[in-house]
Amino acid sequence: MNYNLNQLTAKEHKTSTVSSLKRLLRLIAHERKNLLLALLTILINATLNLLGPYIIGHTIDAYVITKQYHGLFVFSAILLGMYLAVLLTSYLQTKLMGSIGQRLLFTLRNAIFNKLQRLPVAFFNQNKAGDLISRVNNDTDKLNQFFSQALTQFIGSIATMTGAGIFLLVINVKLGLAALSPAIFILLFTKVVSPWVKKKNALNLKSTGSMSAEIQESLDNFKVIVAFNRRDYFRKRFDETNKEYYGTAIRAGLANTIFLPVYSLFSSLAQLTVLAFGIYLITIGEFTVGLLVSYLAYCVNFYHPLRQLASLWSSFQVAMAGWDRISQILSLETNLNRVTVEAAETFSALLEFKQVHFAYPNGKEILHDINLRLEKGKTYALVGPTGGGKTTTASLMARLYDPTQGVVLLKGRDIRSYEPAELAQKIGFILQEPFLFSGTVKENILYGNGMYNAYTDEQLKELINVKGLEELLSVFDRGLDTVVSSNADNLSLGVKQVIAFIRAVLRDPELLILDEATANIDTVTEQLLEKILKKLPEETTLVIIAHRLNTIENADEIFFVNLGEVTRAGSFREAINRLMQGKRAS
Ligand SMILES: Nc1ncnc2c1ncn2[C@@H]1O[C@H](COP(=O)(O)OP(=O)(O)OP(=O)(O)O)[C@@H](O)[C@H]1O
Repeated sequence: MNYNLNQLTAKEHKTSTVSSLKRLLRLIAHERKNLLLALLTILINATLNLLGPYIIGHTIDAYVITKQYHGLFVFSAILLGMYLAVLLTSYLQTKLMGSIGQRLLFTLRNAIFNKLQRLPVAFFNQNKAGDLISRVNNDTDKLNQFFSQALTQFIGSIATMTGAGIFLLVINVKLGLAALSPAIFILLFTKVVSPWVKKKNALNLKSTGSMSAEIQESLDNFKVIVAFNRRDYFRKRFDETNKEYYGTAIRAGLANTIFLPVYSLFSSLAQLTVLAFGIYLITIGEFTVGLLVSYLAYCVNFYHPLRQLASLWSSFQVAMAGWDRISQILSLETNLNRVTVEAAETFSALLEFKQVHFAYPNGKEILHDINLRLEKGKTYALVGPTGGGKTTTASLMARLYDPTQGVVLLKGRDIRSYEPAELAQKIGFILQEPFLFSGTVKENILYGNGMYNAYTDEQLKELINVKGLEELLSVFDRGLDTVVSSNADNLSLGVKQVIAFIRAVLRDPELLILDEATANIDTVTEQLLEKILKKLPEETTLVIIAHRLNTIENADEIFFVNLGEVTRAGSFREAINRLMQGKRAS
Protein backbone atom coordinates (compact mmCIF):
# COMPACT_ATOMS: atom_id res chain seq x y z
CA MET A 1 0.00 0.00 0.00
CA ASN A 2 1.29 3.46 -0.88
CA TYR A 3 1.62 5.48 2.33
CA ASN A 4 3.77 8.27 0.89
CA LEU A 5 1.56 11.34 1.37
CA ASN A 6 3.63 13.39 -1.05
CA GLN A 7 3.40 10.78 -3.79
CA LEU A 8 -0.25 9.88 -3.79
CA THR A 9 -1.46 9.01 -7.27
CA ALA A 10 -3.55 11.59 -9.15
CA LYS A 11 -6.70 9.58 -8.35
CA GLU A 12 -5.89 9.36 -4.63
CA HIS A 13 -5.03 13.06 -4.60
CA LYS A 14 -8.00 14.50 -6.51
CA THR A 15 -10.53 16.17 -4.25
CA SER A 16 -13.28 18.57 -5.22
CA THR A 17 -14.09 21.59 -3.08
CA VAL A 18 -17.62 20.27 -2.51
CA SER A 19 -16.51 16.84 -1.31
CA SER A 20 -13.79 18.43 0.87
CA LEU A 21 -16.41 20.71 2.39
CA LYS A 22 -18.81 17.82 3.01
CA ARG A 23 -16.14 15.87 4.89
CA LEU A 24 -15.25 18.95 6.90
CA LEU A 25 -18.89 19.61 7.77
CA ARG A 26 -19.22 16.03 9.04
CA LEU A 27 -16.37 16.75 11.42
CA ILE A 28 -18.12 19.76 12.91
CA ALA A 29 -21.62 18.26 12.87
CA HIS A 30 -21.72 18.35 16.69
CA GLU A 31 -21.31 22.15 16.55
CA ARG A 32 -24.66 22.44 14.75
CA LYS A 33 -26.32 24.41 17.57
CA ASN A 34 -23.51 26.94 17.86
CA LEU A 35 -23.22 27.25 14.11
CA LEU A 36 -26.95 27.94 13.81
CA LEU A 37 -26.73 30.57 16.55
CA ALA A 38 -23.79 32.19 14.79
CA LEU A 39 -25.67 32.06 11.51
CA LEU A 40 -28.64 33.77 13.15
CA THR A 41 -26.49 36.63 14.47
CA ILE A 42 -24.84 36.97 11.05
CA LEU A 43 -28.23 37.17 9.33
CA ILE A 44 -29.58 39.73 11.83
CA ASN A 45 -26.43 41.75 11.32
CA ALA A 46 -26.74 41.64 7.52
CA THR A 47 -30.47 42.51 7.61
CA LEU A 48 -29.87 45.54 9.85
CA ASN A 49 -27.07 46.66 7.55
CA LEU A 50 -29.36 46.30 4.55
CA LEU A 51 -32.23 48.26 6.05
CA GLY A 52 -29.95 51.28 6.53
CA PRO A 53 -29.80 52.52 2.91
CA TYR A 54 -33.56 52.05 2.47
CA ILE A 55 -34.29 54.16 5.57
CA ILE A 56 -31.77 56.80 4.40
CA GLY A 57 -33.40 56.98 0.92
CA HIS A 58 -36.86 57.15 2.44
CA THR A 59 -35.75 59.89 4.88
CA ILE A 60 -34.29 62.00 2.04
CA ASP A 61 -37.41 61.71 -0.15
CA ALA A 62 -40.00 62.02 2.67
CA TYR A 63 -38.35 64.46 5.12
CA VAL A 64 -35.21 66.17 3.73
CA ILE A 65 -36.59 67.21 0.33
CA THR A 66 -39.92 68.23 1.98
CA LYS A 67 -38.01 69.92 4.86
CA GLN A 68 -39.88 67.99 7.62
CA TYR A 69 -36.95 67.88 10.03
CA HIS A 70 -38.87 66.21 12.88
CA GLY A 71 -39.07 62.99 10.81
CA LEU A 72 -35.35 63.35 10.03
CA PHE A 73 -34.50 63.24 13.78
CA VAL A 74 -36.81 60.26 14.40
CA PHE A 75 -35.22 58.20 11.60
CA SER A 76 -31.71 59.28 12.62
CA ALA A 77 -32.45 57.88 16.11
CA ILE A 78 -33.78 54.65 14.57
CA LEU A 79 -30.59 54.37 12.46
CA LEU A 80 -28.42 54.90 15.56
CA GLY A 81 -30.26 52.10 17.39
CA MET A 82 -29.82 49.83 14.39
CA TYR A 83 -26.09 50.47 14.15
CA LEU A 84 -25.67 49.72 17.88
CA ALA A 85 -27.48 46.41 17.30
CA VAL A 86 -25.08 45.76 14.38
CA LEU A 87 -22.17 46.27 16.80
CA LEU A 88 -23.64 43.78 19.30
CA THR A 89 -24.33 41.10 16.68
CA SER A 90 -20.82 41.56 15.24
CA TYR A 91 -19.34 40.93 18.69
CA LEU A 92 -21.51 37.83 19.22
CA GLN A 93 -20.70 36.29 15.87
CA THR A 94 -16.95 36.82 16.33
CA LYS A 95 -17.09 35.23 19.77
CA LEU A 96 -19.13 32.25 18.61
CA MET A 97 -17.11 31.54 15.46
CA GLY A 98 -13.80 32.12 17.26
CA SER A 99 -14.60 29.43 19.80
CA ILE A 100 -15.91 27.04 17.12
CA GLY A 101 -12.60 27.53 15.26
CA GLN A 102 -10.54 26.75 18.37
CA ARG A 103 -12.62 23.65 19.12
CA LEU A 104 -12.23 22.51 15.53
CA LEU A 105 -8.46 22.95 15.85
CA PHE A 106 -8.51 20.89 19.05
CA THR A 107 -10.64 18.12 17.48
CA LEU A 108 -8.59 18.02 14.29
CA ARG A 109 -5.24 17.83 16.04
CA ASN A 110 -6.54 15.02 18.24
CA ALA A 111 -8.02 13.21 15.24
CA ILE A 112 -4.75 13.38 13.27
CA PHE A 113 -2.63 12.42 16.24
CA ASN A 114 -4.89 9.46 17.04
CA LYS A 115 -4.80 8.39 13.41
CA LEU A 116 -0.98 8.59 13.43
CA GLN A 117 -0.96 6.27 16.45
CA ARG A 118 -2.95 3.69 14.48
CA LEU A 119 -0.96 3.76 11.25
CA PRO A 120 1.60 1.00 10.58
CA VAL A 121 5.40 1.24 10.56
CA ALA A 122 5.30 1.34 6.72
CA PHE A 123 3.59 4.77 6.91
CA PHE A 124 6.42 6.21 9.04
CA ASN A 125 9.03 4.64 6.75
CA GLN A 126 7.58 6.59 3.83
CA ASN A 127 6.89 10.00 5.41
CA LYS A 128 9.18 12.51 7.06
CA ALA A 129 8.37 13.44 10.65
CA GLY A 130 8.80 17.18 9.94
CA ASP A 131 6.16 17.10 7.19
CA LEU A 132 3.75 15.28 9.52
CA ILE A 133 4.40 17.86 12.27
CA SER A 134 3.65 20.62 9.78
CA ARG A 135 0.34 18.96 8.91
CA VAL A 136 -0.63 18.63 12.58
CA ASN A 137 0.42 22.19 13.50
CA ASN A 138 0.38 24.43 10.47
CA ASP A 139 -2.34 23.02 8.23
CA THR A 140 -4.85 22.66 11.05
CA ASP A 141 -4.19 26.28 12.02
CA LYS A 142 -5.04 27.40 8.48
CA LEU A 143 -8.46 25.85 8.99
CA ASN A 144 -8.82 27.46 12.40
CA GLN A 145 -8.01 30.87 10.92
CA PHE A 146 -10.62 30.36 8.26
CA PHE A 147 -13.26 29.30 10.76
CA SER A 148 -12.57 31.85 13.44
CA GLN A 149 -12.01 34.88 11.20
CA ALA A 150 -13.01 34.39 7.60
CA LEU A 151 -16.13 32.24 7.77
CA THR A 152 -18.18 34.85 9.66
CA GLN A 153 -17.34 37.49 7.09
CA PHE A 154 -17.88 34.92 4.38
CA ILE A 155 -21.47 34.11 5.40
CA GLY A 156 -22.15 37.76 6.33
CA SER A 157 -20.93 38.90 2.93
CA ILE A 158 -23.08 36.35 1.10
CA ALA A 159 -26.15 37.32 3.17
CA THR A 160 -25.55 41.06 2.61
CA MET A 161 -24.99 40.51 -1.09
CA THR A 162 -28.13 38.42 -1.51
CA GLY A 163 -30.24 40.98 0.36
CA ALA A 164 -28.71 43.90 -1.56
CA GLY A 165 -29.30 42.05 -4.84
CA ILE A 166 -32.98 41.55 -3.94
CA PHE A 167 -33.36 45.25 -3.02
CA LEU A 168 -31.70 46.27 -6.31
CA LEU A 169 -34.13 44.15 -8.35
CA VAL A 170 -37.23 45.07 -6.32
CA ILE A 171 -36.63 48.84 -6.46
CA ASN A 172 -36.12 48.85 -10.23
CA VAL A 173 -35.77 45.69 -12.33
CA LYS A 174 -34.06 47.29 -15.34
CA LEU A 175 -31.58 49.21 -13.23
CA GLY A 176 -31.13 46.13 -11.02
CA LEU A 177 -30.22 43.89 -13.99
CA ALA A 178 -27.75 46.48 -15.24
CA ALA A 179 -26.20 46.74 -11.78
CA LEU A 180 -25.91 42.96 -11.30
CA SER A 181 -24.66 41.91 -14.75
CA PRO A 182 -20.92 42.47 -13.95
CA ALA A 183 -21.32 39.95 -11.12
CA ILE A 184 -21.82 37.16 -13.69
CA PHE A 185 -18.34 37.83 -15.08
CA ILE A 186 -16.95 37.79 -11.56
CA LEU A 187 -18.53 34.40 -10.86
CA LEU A 188 -17.21 32.93 -14.11
CA PHE A 189 -13.76 34.32 -13.41
CA THR A 190 -13.79 32.85 -9.87
CA LYS A 191 -14.86 29.43 -11.12
CA VAL A 192 -12.11 29.29 -13.71
CA VAL A 193 -9.30 30.66 -11.54
CA SER A 194 -10.03 28.95 -8.16
CA PRO A 195 -8.52 25.51 -8.89
CA TRP A 196 -5.29 27.22 -9.99
CA VAL A 197 -5.22 29.31 -6.78
CA LYS A 198 -5.86 26.22 -4.65
CA LYS A 199 -3.03 24.36 -6.42
CA LYS A 200 -0.58 27.20 -5.73
CA ASN A 201 -1.56 27.16 -2.05
CA ALA A 202 -1.25 23.38 -1.86
CA LEU A 203 2.29 23.62 -3.28
CA ASN A 204 3.11 26.27 -0.72
CA LEU A 205 1.85 24.12 2.17
CA LYS A 206 3.82 21.18 0.76
CA SER A 207 7.04 23.17 0.76
CA THR A 208 6.24 24.36 4.32
CA GLY A 209 6.11 20.65 5.21
CA SER A 210 9.41 19.97 3.42
CA MET A 211 11.08 22.84 5.24
CA SER A 212 9.80 21.57 8.55
CA ALA A 213 11.12 18.07 7.65
CA GLU A 214 14.51 19.54 6.77
CA ILE A 215 14.75 21.41 10.09
CA GLN A 216 13.64 18.35 12.01
CA GLU A 217 16.20 16.10 10.30
CA SER A 218 19.13 18.42 10.94
CA LEU A 219 18.09 19.04 14.57
CA ASP A 220 17.69 15.30 15.18
CA ASN A 221 21.14 14.58 13.81
CA PHE A 222 23.00 17.65 14.98
CA LYS A 223 25.66 15.64 16.84
CA VAL A 224 26.56 13.72 13.68
CA ILE A 225 26.48 16.92 11.65
CA VAL A 226 28.90 18.63 14.04
CA ALA A 227 31.12 15.56 14.33
CA PHE A 228 31.42 15.22 10.55
CA ASN A 229 31.64 18.95 10.07
CA ARG A 230 28.70 18.79 7.64
CA ARG A 231 27.11 22.06 8.73
CA ASP A 232 27.72 23.57 5.30
CA TYR A 233 26.04 20.65 3.62
CA PHE A 234 22.90 21.02 5.75
CA ARG A 235 23.02 24.80 5.42
CA LYS A 236 23.03 24.36 1.63
CA ARG A 237 20.18 21.87 1.76
CA PHE A 238 18.17 24.17 4.00
CA ASP A 239 18.94 27.10 1.73
CA GLU A 240 17.56 25.16 -1.24
CA THR A 241 14.42 24.14 0.65
CA ASN A 242 13.97 27.70 1.91
CA LYS A 243 14.37 29.02 -1.64
CA GLU A 244 11.75 26.59 -2.86
CA TYR A 245 9.45 27.70 -0.03
CA TYR A 246 10.10 31.34 -0.93
CA GLY A 247 9.18 30.67 -4.57
CA THR A 248 5.98 28.79 -3.74
CA ALA A 249 5.02 31.41 -1.13
CA ILE A 250 5.44 34.24 -3.66
CA ARG A 251 3.44 32.32 -6.27
CA ALA A 252 0.69 31.48 -3.75
CA GLY A 253 0.63 35.11 -2.55
CA LEU A 254 0.29 36.39 -6.13
CA ALA A 255 -2.40 33.84 -6.89
CA ASN A 256 -4.28 34.87 -3.76
CA THR A 257 -4.28 38.55 -4.77
CA ILE A 258 -5.59 37.93 -8.27
CA PHE A 259 -9.26 38.14 -7.25
CA LEU A 260 -9.23 41.57 -5.61
CA PRO A 261 -8.35 43.85 -8.58
CA VAL A 262 -10.72 41.98 -10.90
CA TYR A 263 -13.57 42.19 -8.39
CA SER A 264 -12.85 45.90 -7.76
CA LEU A 265 -12.88 46.68 -11.49
CA PHE A 266 -16.29 45.06 -12.03
CA SER A 267 -17.64 46.69 -8.87
CA SER A 268 -16.63 50.15 -10.12
CA LEU A 269 -18.14 49.38 -13.53
CA ALA A 270 -21.44 48.45 -11.88
CA GLN A 271 -21.55 51.68 -9.84
CA LEU A 272 -20.78 53.74 -12.92
CA THR A 273 -23.59 52.04 -14.82
CA VAL A 274 -26.06 52.65 -11.96
CA LEU A 275 -25.07 56.30 -11.68
CA ALA A 276 -25.43 57.00 -15.42
CA PHE A 277 -28.61 54.98 -15.88
CA GLY A 278 -30.10 56.32 -12.60
CA ILE A 279 -29.54 59.98 -13.57
CA TYR A 280 -31.16 59.25 -16.93
CA LEU A 281 -34.20 57.70 -15.16
CA ILE A 282 -34.48 60.76 -12.84
CA THR A 283 -34.44 63.10 -15.87
CA ILE A 284 -37.34 61.18 -17.47
CA GLY A 285 -39.17 61.17 -14.11
CA GLU A 286 -39.01 57.39 -13.46
CA PHE A 287 -36.76 57.66 -10.37
CA THR A 288 -36.18 59.91 -7.36
CA VAL A 289 -32.98 61.35 -5.84
CA GLY A 290 -33.62 59.49 -2.57
CA LEU A 291 -34.03 56.19 -4.44
CA LEU A 292 -30.79 56.79 -6.38
CA VAL A 293 -28.93 57.43 -3.08
CA SER A 294 -30.37 54.15 -1.65
CA TYR A 295 -29.62 52.42 -4.91
CA LEU A 296 -25.98 53.45 -4.94
CA ALA A 297 -25.69 52.35 -1.32
CA TYR A 298 -27.17 48.90 -2.22
CA CYS A 299 -24.79 48.71 -5.10
CA VAL A 300 -21.93 49.26 -2.63
CA ASN A 301 -23.60 46.74 -0.30
CA PHE A 302 -23.58 44.20 -3.12
CA TYR A 303 -20.11 44.77 -4.53
CA HIS A 304 -18.22 45.61 -1.34
CA PRO A 305 -18.88 42.17 0.20
CA LEU A 306 -18.12 40.67 -3.19
CA ARG A 307 -14.71 42.37 -3.06
CA GLN A 308 -14.33 41.10 0.47
CA LEU A 309 -15.26 37.64 -0.78
CA ALA A 310 -12.30 37.86 -3.11
CA SER A 311 -9.81 37.88 -0.24
CA LEU A 312 -12.00 35.51 1.79
CA TRP A 313 -12.06 33.15 -1.16
CA SER A 314 -8.26 33.05 -1.08
CA SER A 315 -8.34 32.29 2.61
CA PHE A 316 -10.91 29.57 1.85
CA GLN A 317 -8.60 28.11 -0.83
CA VAL A 318 -5.69 28.08 1.66
CA ALA A 319 -7.91 26.38 4.25
CA MET A 320 -9.12 23.81 1.71
CA ALA A 321 -5.55 23.07 0.59
CA GLY A 322 -4.68 22.55 4.28
CA TRP A 323 -7.75 20.40 4.81
CA ASP A 324 -6.81 18.22 1.80
CA ARG A 325 -3.41 17.58 3.40
CA ILE A 326 -5.07 16.79 6.72
CA SER A 327 -7.69 14.51 5.21
CA GLN A 328 -4.99 12.62 3.30
CA ILE A 329 -3.85 11.38 6.71
CA LEU A 330 -7.34 10.95 8.13
CA SER A 331 -8.46 8.82 5.18
CA LEU A 332 -5.54 6.39 5.46
CA GLU A 333 -6.18 3.03 7.06
CA THR A 334 -3.73 0.58 8.49
CA ASN A 335 -2.88 -2.27 6.14
CA LEU A 336 -2.33 -4.50 9.18
CA ASN A 337 -5.97 -5.51 9.45
CA ARG A 338 -7.24 -8.16 11.80
CA VAL A 339 -8.49 -11.34 10.23
CA THR A 340 -10.86 -13.76 11.89
CA VAL A 341 -9.80 -17.39 12.09
CA GLU A 342 -10.77 -20.44 14.06
CA ALA A 343 -8.77 -20.76 17.27
CA ALA A 344 -6.01 -23.38 16.94
CA GLU A 345 -6.80 -26.54 18.88
CA THR A 346 -3.22 -27.61 19.33
CA PHE A 347 0.04 -26.05 18.38
CA SER A 348 3.55 -27.32 18.58
CA ALA A 349 5.60 -24.26 17.64
CA LEU A 350 5.32 -20.88 19.31
CA LEU A 351 5.90 -19.10 16.02
CA GLU A 352 5.97 -20.43 12.51
CA PHE A 353 6.68 -18.93 9.07
CA LYS A 354 4.86 -20.76 6.28
CA GLN A 355 6.03 -20.01 2.74
CA VAL A 356 6.63 -16.39 3.68
CA HIS A 357 7.66 -13.85 1.05
CA PHE A 358 8.31 -10.20 1.80
CA ALA A 359 9.21 -7.06 -0.17
CA TYR A 360 9.19 -3.42 0.98
CA PRO A 361 6.95 -1.13 -1.12
CA ASN A 362 8.57 -0.63 -4.55
CA GLY A 363 11.52 -2.76 -3.47
CA LYS A 364 12.89 -6.17 -4.42
CA GLU A 365 11.98 -9.30 -2.51
CA ILE A 366 13.92 -9.49 0.78
CA LEU A 367 12.52 -12.83 1.95
CA HIS A 368 11.66 -15.64 -0.44
CA ASP A 369 9.53 -18.64 0.47
CA ILE A 370 10.67 -18.87 4.10
CA ASN A 371 9.62 -21.74 6.38
CA LEU A 372 10.80 -21.73 9.97
CA ARG A 373 9.64 -22.76 13.42
CA LEU A 374 10.45 -21.31 16.81
CA GLU A 375 9.76 -23.62 19.75
CA LYS A 376 8.62 -22.49 23.15
CA GLY A 377 11.39 -21.73 25.66
CA LYS A 378 14.28 -21.97 23.17
CA THR A 379 16.83 -19.37 22.18
CA TYR A 380 17.41 -18.66 18.50
CA ALA A 381 19.98 -16.52 16.80
CA LEU A 382 19.70 -14.82 13.42
CA VAL A 383 23.06 -14.23 11.80
CA GLY A 384 24.11 -13.11 8.36
CA PRO A 385 25.74 -10.27 6.48
CA THR A 386 24.62 -6.67 6.76
CA GLY A 387 21.48 -6.05 4.76
CA GLY A 388 20.80 -9.80 4.64
CA GLY A 389 17.30 -9.41 6.07
CA LYS A 390 17.63 -10.22 9.79
CA THR A 391 15.73 -7.15 11.05
CA THR A 392 13.11 -7.69 8.35
CA THR A 393 12.60 -11.30 9.49
CA ALA A 394 12.29 -10.16 13.11
CA SER A 395 9.86 -7.39 12.10
CA LEU A 396 7.60 -10.00 10.52
CA MET A 397 7.77 -12.06 13.72
CA ALA A 398 6.48 -9.04 15.68
CA ARG A 399 3.98 -8.15 12.93
CA LEU A 400 5.46 -4.76 12.20
CA TYR A 401 4.73 -5.75 8.60
CA ASP A 402 2.61 -8.46 7.01
CA PRO A 403 4.16 -10.89 4.54
CA THR A 404 3.46 -10.11 0.90
CA GLN A 405 2.74 -13.85 0.53
CA GLY A 406 2.45 -16.74 2.99
CA VAL A 407 1.47 -16.67 6.63
CA VAL A 408 3.04 -16.20 10.06
CA LEU A 409 1.46 -18.32 12.80
CA LEU A 410 1.66 -17.45 16.49
CA LYS A 411 0.69 -20.37 18.70
CA GLY A 412 -0.78 -22.05 15.65
CA ARG A 413 -3.01 -19.08 14.81
CA ASP A 414 -2.56 -16.56 12.01
CA ILE A 415 -0.65 -13.68 13.64
CA ARG A 416 -3.04 -11.25 11.90
CA SER A 417 -5.93 -12.55 14.00
CA TYR A 418 -4.54 -11.16 17.28
CA GLU A 419 -5.57 -7.81 18.77
CA PRO A 420 -2.60 -5.37 18.59
CA ALA A 421 -2.63 -5.09 22.41
CA GLU A 422 -2.58 -8.86 22.78
CA LEU A 423 0.30 -9.13 20.35
CA ALA A 424 2.28 -6.41 22.13
CA GLN A 425 1.80 -8.30 25.39
CA LYS A 426 3.03 -11.57 23.90
CA ILE A 427 5.95 -10.22 21.88
CA GLY A 428 8.70 -7.90 23.10
CA PHE A 429 11.10 -6.20 20.71
CA ILE A 430 14.29 -4.54 21.92
CA LEU A 431 16.23 -2.47 19.41
CA GLN A 432 19.84 -1.33 19.25
CA GLU A 433 18.81 2.23 20.24
CA PRO A 434 15.96 1.87 22.73
CA PHE A 435 13.03 4.25 22.59
CA LEU A 436 12.70 6.27 25.79
CA PHE A 437 10.60 9.36 26.28
CA SER A 438 11.06 12.26 28.65
CA GLY A 439 9.72 11.52 32.13
CA THR A 440 11.05 9.23 34.83
CA VAL A 441 12.63 5.79 34.81
CA LYS A 442 9.43 4.46 36.38
CA GLU A 443 7.25 5.87 33.61
CA ASN A 444 9.56 4.43 30.99
CA ILE A 445 9.64 1.02 32.62
CA LEU A 446 5.85 0.90 32.71
CA TYR A 447 5.47 2.23 29.16
CA GLY A 448 2.87 0.21 27.26
CA ASN A 449 2.31 -2.10 30.20
CA GLY A 450 -1.34 -1.92 31.20
CA MET A 451 -0.85 -4.57 33.92
CA TYR A 452 1.08 -2.37 36.35
CA ASN A 453 -0.11 1.08 35.35
CA ALA A 454 -1.87 1.71 38.64
CA TYR A 455 1.07 0.48 40.73
CA THR A 456 2.45 2.78 43.39
CA ASP A 457 6.24 3.18 43.73
CA GLU A 458 6.18 0.69 46.63
CA GLN A 459 4.24 -1.92 44.67
CA LEU A 460 6.54 -1.52 41.70
CA LYS A 461 9.65 -1.91 43.87
CA GLU A 462 8.08 -5.02 45.37
CA LEU A 463 7.45 -6.40 41.89
CA ILE A 464 11.02 -5.65 40.85
CA ASN A 465 12.21 -7.54 43.94
CA VAL A 466 9.98 -10.50 43.14
CA LYS A 467 11.39 -10.60 39.61
CA GLY A 468 14.90 -10.44 41.08
CA LEU A 469 15.78 -7.21 39.31
CA GLU A 470 16.40 -5.03 42.38
CA GLU A 471 20.18 -4.81 42.04
CA LEU A 472 19.71 -3.23 38.60
CA LEU A 473 18.04 -0.17 40.09
CA SER A 474 21.43 0.84 41.45
CA VAL A 475 22.51 1.95 37.97
CA PHE A 476 20.07 4.88 38.25
CA ASP A 477 21.13 7.91 40.37
CA ARG A 478 17.72 8.35 41.94
CA GLY A 479 16.23 4.90 41.44
CA LEU A 480 12.81 4.82 39.82
CA ASP A 481 12.51 8.61 40.08
CA THR A 482 15.60 9.28 37.95
CA VAL A 483 14.67 11.84 35.33
CA VAL A 484 14.88 10.86 31.68
CA SER A 485 15.41 13.96 29.57
CA SER A 486 14.24 14.58 26.01
CA ASN A 487 15.74 11.85 23.76
CA ALA A 488 17.17 10.40 26.99
CA ASP A 489 20.37 12.34 26.29
CA ASN A 490 21.22 12.37 30.01
CA LEU A 491 21.60 8.58 30.10
CA SER A 492 24.33 6.37 28.67
CA LEU A 493 23.34 3.79 26.07
CA GLY A 494 23.95 1.00 28.58
CA VAL A 495 21.62 2.58 31.15
CA LYS A 496 18.99 3.18 28.48
CA GLN A 497 19.21 -0.46 27.48
CA VAL A 498 18.82 -1.54 31.13
CA ILE A 499 15.50 0.36 31.19
CA ALA A 500 14.41 -1.26 27.91
CA PHE A 501 15.30 -4.71 29.21
CA ILE A 502 13.50 -4.26 32.55
CA ARG A 503 10.52 -2.92 30.64
CA ALA A 504 10.48 -6.03 28.44
CA VAL A 505 11.00 -8.52 31.25
CA LEU A 506 8.20 -7.04 33.37
CA ARG A 507 5.79 -7.72 30.55
CA ASP A 508 6.56 -11.48 30.64
CA PRO A 509 6.55 -11.79 26.86
CA GLU A 510 6.23 -15.22 25.29
CA LEU A 511 8.63 -14.15 22.55
CA LEU A 512 11.39 -11.61 23.10
CA ILE A 513 13.36 -10.32 20.11
CA LEU A 514 16.69 -8.58 20.63
CA ASP A 515 17.85 -6.77 17.52
CA GLU A 516 21.52 -5.89 18.07
CA ALA A 517 20.43 -4.88 21.54
CA THR A 518 23.88 -5.33 23.06
CA ALA A 519 25.88 -4.27 20.02
CA ASN A 520 27.18 -0.96 21.32
CA ILE A 521 27.62 -1.59 25.02
CA ASP A 522 30.54 -2.63 27.13
CA THR A 523 31.01 -6.17 28.40
CA VAL A 524 30.11 -5.27 32.02
CA THR A 525 26.74 -3.83 30.99
CA GLU A 526 26.25 -6.72 28.60
CA GLN A 527 26.65 -9.13 31.49
CA LEU A 528 24.16 -7.05 33.47
CA LEU A 529 21.67 -7.33 30.62
CA GLU A 530 22.24 -11.06 30.36
CA LYS A 531 21.38 -11.28 34.05
CA ILE A 532 18.07 -9.57 33.31
CA LEU A 533 17.34 -12.05 30.54
CA LYS A 534 17.98 -14.91 32.94
CA LYS A 535 15.04 -13.64 35.02
CA LEU A 536 12.68 -14.35 32.14
CA PRO A 537 10.39 -17.36 32.63
CA GLU A 538 11.75 -20.60 31.21
CA GLU A 539 9.04 -20.84 28.59
CA THR A 540 10.01 -17.50 27.00
CA THR A 541 11.38 -17.88 23.49
CA LEU A 542 14.31 -15.62 22.63
CA VAL A 543 15.35 -14.44 19.18
CA ILE A 544 18.73 -12.73 19.15
CA ILE A 545 20.14 -10.81 16.22
CA ALA A 546 23.80 -10.15 16.79
CA HIS A 547 26.99 -9.53 14.94
CA ARG A 548 29.07 -10.19 18.08
CA LEU A 549 29.39 -13.94 18.14
CA ASN A 550 29.81 -14.35 21.89
CA THR A 551 26.22 -13.11 22.23
CA ILE A 552 24.84 -16.11 20.39
CA GLU A 553 27.09 -18.77 21.85
CA ASN A 554 24.28 -20.21 23.95
CA ALA A 555 21.64 -20.23 21.22
CA ASP A 556 19.78 -23.52 20.77
CA GLU A 557 19.58 -22.95 17.06
CA ILE A 558 21.15 -20.53 14.61
CA PHE A 559 19.55 -19.29 11.40
CA PHE A 560 21.57 -17.81 8.58
CA VAL A 561 19.73 -14.99 6.81
CA ASN A 562 20.91 -13.86 3.40
CA LEU A 563 19.84 -13.37 -0.24
CA GLY A 564 16.19 -13.97 0.51
CA GLU A 565 16.78 -17.21 2.37
CA VAL A 566 16.65 -18.18 6.04
CA THR A 567 18.50 -21.45 6.50
CA ARG A 568 19.50 -23.50 9.52
CA ALA A 569 23.15 -22.79 10.15
CA GLY A 570 23.68 -25.82 12.34
CA SER A 571 25.95 -25.59 15.34
CA PHE A 572 27.67 -22.46 16.63
CA ARG A 573 31.00 -23.50 15.00
CA GLU A 574 29.35 -24.25 11.62
CA ALA A 575 27.60 -20.88 11.73
CA ILE A 576 30.90 -19.08 12.33
CA ASN A 577 32.54 -20.87 9.41
CA ARG A 578 29.69 -19.96 7.14
CA LEU A 579 29.78 -16.34 8.22
CA MET A 580 33.52 -16.13 7.67
CA GLN A 581 33.19 -17.66 4.20
CA GLY A 582 30.49 -15.10 3.34
CA LYS A 583 32.73 -12.24 4.50
CA ARG A 584 35.69 -13.53 2.48
CA ALA A 585 33.53 -13.87 -0.63
CA SER A 586 32.30 -10.28 -0.34
N1 LIG B 1 11.99 0.41 5.54
C1 LIG B 1 12.62 -0.11 4.48
N2 LIG B 1 12.24 0.24 3.23
C2 LIG B 1 12.85 -0.28 2.15
N3 LIG B 1 13.88 -1.18 2.23
C3 LIG B 1 14.31 -1.55 3.44
C4 LIG B 1 13.69 -1.03 4.63
N4 LIG B 1 14.33 -1.59 5.70
C5 LIG B 1 15.28 -2.41 5.19
N5 LIG B 1 15.27 -2.38 3.85
C6 LIG B 1 16.14 -3.16 2.95
O1 LIG B 1 15.92 -4.55 3.21
C7 LIG B 1 17.14 -5.26 3.14
C8 LIG B 1 17.30 -6.06 4.45
O2 LIG B 1 17.46 -5.12 5.51
P1 LIG B 1 17.54 -5.56 7.03
O3 LIG B 1 17.60 -4.37 7.86
O4 LIG B 1 16.46 -6.55 7.29
O5 LIG B 1 18.93 -6.33 7.05
P2 LIG B 1 19.80 -6.78 8.29
O6 LIG B 1 20.27 -8.17 7.97
O7 LIG B 1 19.03 -6.62 9.55
O8 LIG B 1 20.99 -5.75 8.21
P3 LIG B 1 21.93 -5.20 9.44
O9 LIG B 1 22.70 -6.35 9.95
O10 LIG B 1 22.79 -4.20 8.74
O11 LIG B 1 21.01 -4.59 10.43
C9 LIG B 1 18.24 -4.25 2.90
O12 LIG B 1 18.54 -4.28 1.51
C10 LIG B 1 17.60 -2.92 3.26
O13 LIG B 1 18.12 -1.91 2.44
